[in-house]
Amino acid sequence: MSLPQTAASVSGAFDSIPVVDIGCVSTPEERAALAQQIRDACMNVGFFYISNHGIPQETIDEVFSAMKAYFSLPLETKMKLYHKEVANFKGYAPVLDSNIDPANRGDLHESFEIGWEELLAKENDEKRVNDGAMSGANIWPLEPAGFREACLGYYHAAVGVGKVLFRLFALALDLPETYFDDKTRDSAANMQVLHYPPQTGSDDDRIVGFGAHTDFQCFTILWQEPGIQALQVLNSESRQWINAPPIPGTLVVNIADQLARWTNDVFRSTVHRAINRSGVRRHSIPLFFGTDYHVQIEPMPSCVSLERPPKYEPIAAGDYVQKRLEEKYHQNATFS
Ligand SMILES: O=C(O)CCC(=O)C(=O)O
Ligand SMILES: [Fe+2]
Repeated sequence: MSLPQTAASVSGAFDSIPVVDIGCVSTPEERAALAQQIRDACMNVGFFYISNHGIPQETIDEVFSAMKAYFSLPLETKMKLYHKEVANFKGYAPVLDSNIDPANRGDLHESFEIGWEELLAKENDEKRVNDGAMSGANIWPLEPAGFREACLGYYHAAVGVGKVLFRLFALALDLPETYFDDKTRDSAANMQVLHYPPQTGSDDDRIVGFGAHTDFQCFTILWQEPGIQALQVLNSESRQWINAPPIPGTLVVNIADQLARWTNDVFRSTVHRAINRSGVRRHSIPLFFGTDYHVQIEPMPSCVSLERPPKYEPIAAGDYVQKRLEEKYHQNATFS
């Protein structure tokens, strides 16, 4: 069956999120079997967990303790790097600064955002220069000590996982394995460390940790703090929220809007939200992974048919992301 034919036969109904072991990729047969599992997950759910992702536990532990220390600093200290006073959305965003779902009244989380940067600073960092409007130096807080190294250590490991995933997505789309390689040389890859204070007040559904939304880039790789349920994924058939609890040793991967556009919605970019009613603080780390700035995103021929004509106009990847980011931060919270 062609991709559009298969897409027409799936419903978007699911009651759990599949776990895919990406550790076994040495032979072409193993990669083909894995690609099949990923294709099923992307067409049915738009979300899957990956196990055996290869990021050392130590790297995760370091960023987790650094972000906890950072978010424990006084608000005035964190506001010195307020992202609206820094180019390109880098830096700190306080609680209720964003409001991703226009029906809501503010997102109950704070964040710190970074983009590409070599661990050992380079004088002429070409990657950054080539990054167009998504470039711009990161800014770093003076404390806690080691925050930059811990964040970048995890960032580079997660970018490596993103490169592996792009190859698996190519196979899952019946494309040559290297299809995305020359489109992801200076990939957009923005990472946020997030802190969700416990939500203990009234059950006002218009204030949640992270309102219902889809992500903007090609896909997101998410680390969640162990033991705390917050992330929920929408089953578009039954309109029910399905919990996506942290599973030890895994990361969550979700398809985002650019890859949905590129695949003419053969891969689903699924609505999700986060609500922290655990009674304790919760942390997570999304890495939003995309392509080089000037890559044209338009429905690829293998995902188009007479019955499934192209649903989207071509657009440069970077322009699209820029537009979506501006929308996100201009729909400011009106919390009273
Ligand atoms: O914190 C989470 O579990 C989800 C975060 C998220 O959806 C996002 O940052 O786009
Ligand atoms: Fe998201």
